[in-house]
Amino acid sequence: MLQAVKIKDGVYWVGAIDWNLRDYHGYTLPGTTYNAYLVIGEKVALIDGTYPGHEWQLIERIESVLPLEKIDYIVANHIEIDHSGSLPLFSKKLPKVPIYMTEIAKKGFARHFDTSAWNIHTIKNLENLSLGGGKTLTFLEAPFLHWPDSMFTYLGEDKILFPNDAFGQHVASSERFDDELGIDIAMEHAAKFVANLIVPLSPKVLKKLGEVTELGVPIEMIAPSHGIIWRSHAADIINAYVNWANGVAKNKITIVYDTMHYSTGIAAQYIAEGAITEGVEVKFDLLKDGRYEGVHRSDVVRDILDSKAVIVGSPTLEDYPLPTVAGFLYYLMGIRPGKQTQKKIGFAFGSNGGKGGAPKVITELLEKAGIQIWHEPVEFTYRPDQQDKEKFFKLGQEIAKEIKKMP
Ligand SMILES: Cc1cc2nc3c(=O)[nH]c(=O)nc-3n(C[C@H](O)[C@H](O)[C@H](O)COP(=O)(O)O)c2cc1C
Repeated sequence: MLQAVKIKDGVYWVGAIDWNLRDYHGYTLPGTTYNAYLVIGEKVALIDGTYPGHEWQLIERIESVLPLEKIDYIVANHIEIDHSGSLPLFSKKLPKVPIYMTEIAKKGFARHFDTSAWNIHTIKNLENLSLGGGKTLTFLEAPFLHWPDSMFTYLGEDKILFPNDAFGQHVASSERFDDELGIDIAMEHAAKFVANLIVPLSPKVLKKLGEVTELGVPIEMIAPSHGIIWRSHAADIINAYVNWANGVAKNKITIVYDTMHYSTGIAAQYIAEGAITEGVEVKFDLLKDGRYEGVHRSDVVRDILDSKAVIVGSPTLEDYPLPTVAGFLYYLMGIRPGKQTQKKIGFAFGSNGGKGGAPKVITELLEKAGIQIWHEPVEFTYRPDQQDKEKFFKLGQEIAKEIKKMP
């Protein structure tokens, strides 16, 4: 039988581990977990659920603690099916049990499932639910963190925040806690999660964290809906979220490109070498496609998260950038990493067969992603000659000098 994991007296992790998942809506990951929690006072509440097909894990872990029928309340913090996929089954098995959710979630659920027989209770912001036995849940609306329906649940007596996707990480591991997995690994997974999913919400993250601070609720543990539970480093992950939301970055440059015959790759290497002579960190990301192992776009945006500069290269293919580069830039435009408080700079470059045009298109798309254009597009024909190489080396040096002056 699968086992629950006790995280505090009367509070258990009862989630599912999805060891095999390698791509989730275009985000590469080493598996993930769908965390659900059981809170036991005189009454029992189940917080969140799992992706469809993993209900059996949830049920076995719950039943390692108590029979399923003992559940008095279900809390649905978020409608996305990686957390709510178990609700159709649970609403059938426990038809009388009220399901707590936001008003917006109620509408969203009706677009996913037949909810006509569900016993839905819509919460008011900061509504309390006393389970007795020293366990009180408080519901906090958190619209757009990360969907319009999202809410956080707070267990006051134990100072545990259940913020659903916020503070989560996509990682499947035998460890359940930050100090078991290792803080550096946990932070890295959290950084990738933020870079891909949370950066566009940066202003909302700052506003919500400000509201939580104003409420004066102490948080000793953060139990998100994916990955490990922050029990030793709750303050560190909150602090990291504030920095990421503000766009705090290092003296680091991400060079991202694709190439057909490596002329653009040679230019990228000269830019990198020039920057390295100035002592800044360089990430050199050839985009993953059918030919090269390369770097997946979801890892490139992780590199960009704490970079002060983003340099993008592509040769021209039928007047436009390579589809890998164009696709990456559309992804970046959605994430808008340059629109945070602290800005990022960049420019575009690439090889051509005489006409060119790709770097100009890249420049326009970089601007849409909020990246401040530091230099006009740089193009050359076929292989870079000695003059081109010197130019790219110098551009690397100059942009490195520039970012060292930035806050
Ligand atoms: C299918 C194809 C289409 C191309 N279209 C253009 C084009 O529209 N304009 C242009 O200037 N060069 C064009 N080129 C030439 C490439 O941009 C040129 O060979 C460049 O040096 C390739 O850079 P790379 O070595 O970084 O791949 C094209 C090349 C290929 C193979």
